[in-house]
Amino acid sequence: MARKKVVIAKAAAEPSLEKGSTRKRFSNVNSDTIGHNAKRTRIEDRTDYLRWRLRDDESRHTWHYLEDDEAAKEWPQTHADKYYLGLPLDLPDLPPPTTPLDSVRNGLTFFEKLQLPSGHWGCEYGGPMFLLPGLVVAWYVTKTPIPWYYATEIKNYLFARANPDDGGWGLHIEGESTVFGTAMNYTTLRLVGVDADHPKMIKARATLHKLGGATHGPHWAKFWLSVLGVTHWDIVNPVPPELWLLPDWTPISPWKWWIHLRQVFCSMGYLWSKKWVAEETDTIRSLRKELFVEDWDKIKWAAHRNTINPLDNYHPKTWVLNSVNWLLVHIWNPYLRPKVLAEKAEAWVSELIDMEDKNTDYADLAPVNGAVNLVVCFARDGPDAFSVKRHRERSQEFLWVNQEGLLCNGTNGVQCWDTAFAIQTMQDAGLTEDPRWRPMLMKSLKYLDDQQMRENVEDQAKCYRQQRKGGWAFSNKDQGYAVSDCVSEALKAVIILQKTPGFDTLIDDQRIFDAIDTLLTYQNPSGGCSSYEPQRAGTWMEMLNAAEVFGRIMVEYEYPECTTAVVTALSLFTKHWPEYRTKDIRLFVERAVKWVKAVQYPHGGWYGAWGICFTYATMFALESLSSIGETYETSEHSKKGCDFLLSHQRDDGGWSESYRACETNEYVEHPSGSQVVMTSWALIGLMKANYPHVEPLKKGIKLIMERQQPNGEWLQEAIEGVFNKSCMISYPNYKFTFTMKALGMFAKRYPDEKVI
Ligand SMILES: CC(C)=CCC[C@@H](C)[C@H]1CC[C@@]2(C)C3=C(CC[C@]12C)[C@@]1(C)CC[C@H](O)C(C)(C)[C@@H]1CC3
Repeated sequence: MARKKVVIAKAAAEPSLEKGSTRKRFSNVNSDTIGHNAKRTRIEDRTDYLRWRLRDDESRHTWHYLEDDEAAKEWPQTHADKYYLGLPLDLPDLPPPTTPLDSVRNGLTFFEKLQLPSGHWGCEYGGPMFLLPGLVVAWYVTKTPIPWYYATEIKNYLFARANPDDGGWGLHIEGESTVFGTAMNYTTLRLVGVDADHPKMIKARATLHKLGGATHGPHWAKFWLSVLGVTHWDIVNPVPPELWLLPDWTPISPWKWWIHLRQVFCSMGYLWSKKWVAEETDTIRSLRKELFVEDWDKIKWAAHRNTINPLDNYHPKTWVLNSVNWLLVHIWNPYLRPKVLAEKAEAWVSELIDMEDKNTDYADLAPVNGAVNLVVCFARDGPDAFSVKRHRERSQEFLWVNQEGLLCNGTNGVQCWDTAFAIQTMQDAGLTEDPRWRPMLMKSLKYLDDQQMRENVEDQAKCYRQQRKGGWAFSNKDQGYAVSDCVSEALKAVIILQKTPGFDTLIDDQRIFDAIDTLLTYQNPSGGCSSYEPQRAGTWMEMLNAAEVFGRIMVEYEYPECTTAVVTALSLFTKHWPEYRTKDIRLFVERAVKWVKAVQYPHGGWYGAWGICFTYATMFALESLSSIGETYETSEHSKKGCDFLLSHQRDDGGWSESYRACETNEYVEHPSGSQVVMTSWALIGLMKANYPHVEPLKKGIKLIMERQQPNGEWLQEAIEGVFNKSCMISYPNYKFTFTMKALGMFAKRYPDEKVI
């Protein structure tokens, strides 16, 4: 029987994040609500930056605004708070470095001040411009209070990040304006209380209209706007939860998709199936007039399912997907879709969502499925349910405040990842035995000890999760997803410190073996390693990529970065435990490095999927080669890789690849010139390959040293990271960890070389 039902959220009592909450850490969130049931929103010019504090609860980050003077006095701002907020630190100038190692010491003196109480480093993890909108729409439709200081700083952040020429927003902070970016961020501003006739809104609206209006957005924009009731569900290409009922052996079963895509698809599928729409408000009614070029009542929603502005259409849908969508829309949904099947599918995805929520204590994999799951729980369990309350609380951990305002991070932090690199950097500089740095390193080791995941998730097979026992996540164990390279980098850091005299063995052998056992599950038949899981289906699955704005998102791929991290972790491990799974490890490494060689580009570089771009991956690939003794002078592959890097060194000694390279698969120069992080990656790659001539290295090292500030820090430059080919993401701690690594490696190899 055909099923077409629109479920409208019932009016709810105004929920408060506070009342009954047992978690003191959210106690500064007031019930000054936005939108539904709310009085006129309070939104100010700006907040008082001296009142913001970051709280570190075993690396769960939450930002607190202390309105109360007494509370502010009792909880003073730390160096880290001030640094994140862009406030002056008033640190004294350090003695000017004369050698690269001095420069590392100055860098560490600064970096040490940013270590958080639980032993890790925090950072803003911004870049994508589609995450905050999802979260704000989710809060709005679930009537979640948004305090005035959040609203105010969201407005400030989005205004600061609008493209200066046209007032719109792109997919990420460096991208040109698109419908996705502009429609969603404009909507966000309206939902937090900004007036439609604000000059910046008028400008943004004009840009949106020039781009075709919200009917020209990609799938995910249409999804969120339909949840909000600003577009109609007929404009959304199908997200059938029935796919989750396919037997596991079918080639397209969703459990084989890349974890991020499948978790988002799972939660979206529930709301799509229900055609759930938020309660109507004045703002929603007004948005219907603002976001479109045509009269809202006259829009033929179904006719715009595939309408998309070319700027948003990074990965156009294939004819296969278009045909499937046509069949679903014109045949299956109106005439065939059995109610019982739809209900069964809804029940199963609902259970999968519950397992995800339970396994992460409602933190969820990332802010996209985190936001959608909040809406699902609200729609399913009602406004007062524990699931809704807990999601509201956990969603705060995605937020970050910087000098521009409040944004949404790409994950709930970069804790384990940055800590692992910080430790390794110290090893590369030969400073792990220096008592001056021991307290900082002890805290870091203790942090990684706390964050190791000691068990697999419950119902691992049922919810299609990968083994994780002994592993580490990118952020923290609360999130709980092991990633091949995160496990590897953390494991290397632990082994390095535990094998350094003066450090306790916090992690015993069995826990190290658990990590190795998990790592050994990550290899694909090709020999390469992917991110969260080994590949579960072929890359042909990209034919079903419905997201339009992203590439390489449907399944896992192999990555030189991840593969190298695993190879080097296994190699370091065998040095200390030569007896454990020796043959498995040897074969793994052989096959992995063979794969790395096979994917070298004819120009000599490697394509990077997680950092920009050829420079990043070439650094890793050269390290893979050197781990089996292949270097510039002994290996054709290594020599070609080095020559590739050297061919892009700029006259000032630096490197500066642009994010455009990720999109186009060709090396592109960044218009703003040499970057310290990029320069460090290239130098590290060359040094790993034992590149024999010191001059090019010296020029790069000099550039890094000259960019260091008198207090030891380096300043933020262009964006460093990427995902799914088209979206960029910041790694602010790289300007410390990789610069110091390059300097430290240089200092060790050329102790007597004069650089400046
Ligand atoms: C399209 C969707 C769902 C967007 C949400 C954002 C996530 C997909 C991004 C944000 C951060 C992100 C780039 C990350 C990764 C995967 C995709 C993430 C989680 C991983 C874990 C992949 C493996 C990488 O080597 C590395 C560890 C650096 C990154 C870390 C961040």
